[in-house]
Amino acid sequence: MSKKIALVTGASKGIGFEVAKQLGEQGITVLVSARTKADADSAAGQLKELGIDALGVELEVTNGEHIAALAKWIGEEYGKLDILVNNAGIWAEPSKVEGAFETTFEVNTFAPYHITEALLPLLLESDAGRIVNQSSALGSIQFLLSNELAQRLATPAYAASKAALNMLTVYWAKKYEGTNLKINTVHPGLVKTRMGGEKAELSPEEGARTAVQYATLPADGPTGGFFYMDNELPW
Ligand SMILES: NC(=O)c1ccc[n+]([C@@H]2O[C@H](COP(=O)([O-])OP(=O)(O)OC[C@H]3O[C@@H](n4cnc5c(N)ncnc54)[C@H](O)[C@@H]3O)[C@@H](O)[C@H]2O)c1
Ligand SMILES: O=C(O)C(=O)C[C@H](O)[C@H](O)CO
Repeated sequence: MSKKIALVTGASKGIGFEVAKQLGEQGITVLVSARTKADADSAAGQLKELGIDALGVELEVTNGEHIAALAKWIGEEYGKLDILVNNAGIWAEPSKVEGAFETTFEVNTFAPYHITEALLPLLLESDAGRIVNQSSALGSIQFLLSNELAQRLATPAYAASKAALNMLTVYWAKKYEGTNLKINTVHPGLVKTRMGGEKAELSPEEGARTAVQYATLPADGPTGGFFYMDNELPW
């Protein structure tokens, strides 16, 4: 069996870096992507020092040329992709930053759409293709309706961008039902990162575990679900 290849977006720090590390520790080759080649190479270098087969690749997720060039290169180099983790995301306050609503959708929703569409042909070449979208409990409509903390935390742009990402997940899961592909959306928990802040309960290592679990699902695992660890979340 050929070695598994995974691509993680926004992998130079935070949860994404830990997802790349934990996939690499399972013997998977990880394409560590970041906005700039320098950031990607620096993160891949740290993983290589741990004995992980890591390679830095440039992917500003909103850049269509980067997406096309990367898809072409992965096709030529490996002929397939086994795992895609759409992890890159931003939190911006539309009330504070001009254009934040649009930018949030560009990074959190439109980018995973274009990246996934570009890579789907290569994921279908895998015997066990897995796509994980790094969403949030704040993208759960039912959670927002029922939970005061969620109502206080969520910004309209962030919550709506993640709800839309969840919808894309369901769309792809239905479209590719009956193939080897499994496509799920996950909440990482509240994680101590630049986005999550110092007071968040989980370490990045703990926050990466849900994405890694759904990126390495066995053949009888679920598709088209929304999860936090082993728990299914309400849409
Ligand atoms: N931290 C939390 O508590 C939490 C909770 C729920 C969901 N999430 C989600 O988890 C994911 C990772 O967040 P994190 O907490 O590690 O945040 P973070 O800010 O530490 O990391 C985000 C990563 O995305 C990258 N990124 C942002 N815009 C990009 C772009 N245009 N192109 C390429 N890369 C880009 C950043 O460079 C960074 O590597 C996000 O999608 C976030 O919405 C985080
Ligand atoms: O739950 C999420 O999706 C979050 O990203 C939580 C935020 O990081 C936190 O509320 C930022 O203030």
